[in-house]
Amino acid sequence: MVRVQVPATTANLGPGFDCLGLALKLYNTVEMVRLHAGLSIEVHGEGAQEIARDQTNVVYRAAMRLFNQVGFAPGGLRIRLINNIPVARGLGSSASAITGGLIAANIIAGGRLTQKELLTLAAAIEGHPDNVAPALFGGIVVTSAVEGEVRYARIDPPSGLKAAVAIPEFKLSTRMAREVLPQQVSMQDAVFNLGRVALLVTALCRGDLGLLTGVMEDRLHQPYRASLVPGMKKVLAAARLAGARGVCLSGAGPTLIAFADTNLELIARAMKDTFTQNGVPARAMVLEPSPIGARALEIKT
Ligand SMILES: Nc1ncnc2c1ncn2[C@@H]1O[C@H](COP(=O)(O)OP(=O)(O)OP(=O)(O)O)[C@@H](O)[C@H]1O
Ligand SMILES: N[C@@H](CCO)C(=O)O
Repeated sequence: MVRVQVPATTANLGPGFDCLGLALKLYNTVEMVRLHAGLSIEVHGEGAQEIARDQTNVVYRAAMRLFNQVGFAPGGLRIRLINNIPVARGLGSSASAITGGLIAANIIAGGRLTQKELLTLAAAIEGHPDNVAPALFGGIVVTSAVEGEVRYARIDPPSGLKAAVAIPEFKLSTRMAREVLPQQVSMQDAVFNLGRVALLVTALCRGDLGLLTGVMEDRLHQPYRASLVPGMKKVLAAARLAGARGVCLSGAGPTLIAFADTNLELIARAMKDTFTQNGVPARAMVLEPSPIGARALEIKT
């Protein structure tokens, strides 16, 4: 039996579309047991009513991709999922499922893939690397496809940095939130994001929270997604007014996230209340960055 813990993640951090992500202290657990034959899947917590319990389950599919790649036949599998990460809300639930499935399967198969190979496989399954990288490595991770491989650099989260998240009750699949994006963007918008993402990464590397202010704005994805998240602009403005240093859509949404080092509870309440005033029931949480990524909590042979 292998038990793996995987953090939630928030991707993009505003201007870092598809290339920046941060792990959060909110964890799912994947337990995997090798059987002689068959498949049994149990799901507890978030998504228990809707997550597939057959061969289409994302954790199972990720595990089988790894077993096939390394040439290992597991026989059957029993999988138990204990979920704390809300599903299809922009907090990396699919990345946690993929990463948890891969890590557990890799341990069962004898640890044949390296961390780098796990990242390449996870990014191929997810379609982009910005959630799976921090899910694997923890902290903040910058990723980019360079010469055919996923290049990555990990940054320790600045001390004192915390996040207030407002999570609407409705779901928004990443697939749908990507369908509204344009095929082309203007040079002006590209340059707007380039400067901000460079400043944002510099601020995070230096732990300079003052430099975060204003540099989490985006013109490549958020303006197109605003129509999918009622009240988005007002909630982000309320978070800023309550003292947040940086605010943005979390991943593909609909969760909105605000970063600050003080007044987190106040910011979270302002965000939730503004969603409510705009007819969107939501819950709010204050989360710390998770410096650790996916890891095995228990291995029994
Ligand atoms: N714990 C889980 N176990 C198995 N499958 C899961 C689990 N959590 C999520 N999924 C799968 O991932 C899908 C949601 O993925 P999607 O990319 O749309 O949202 P997200 O990953 O929560 O958001 P984002 O990528 O914006 O952070 C679910 O519909 C389900 O198929
Ligand atoms: N970068 C991705 C993250 C969500 O999976 C997006 O914004 O579509």
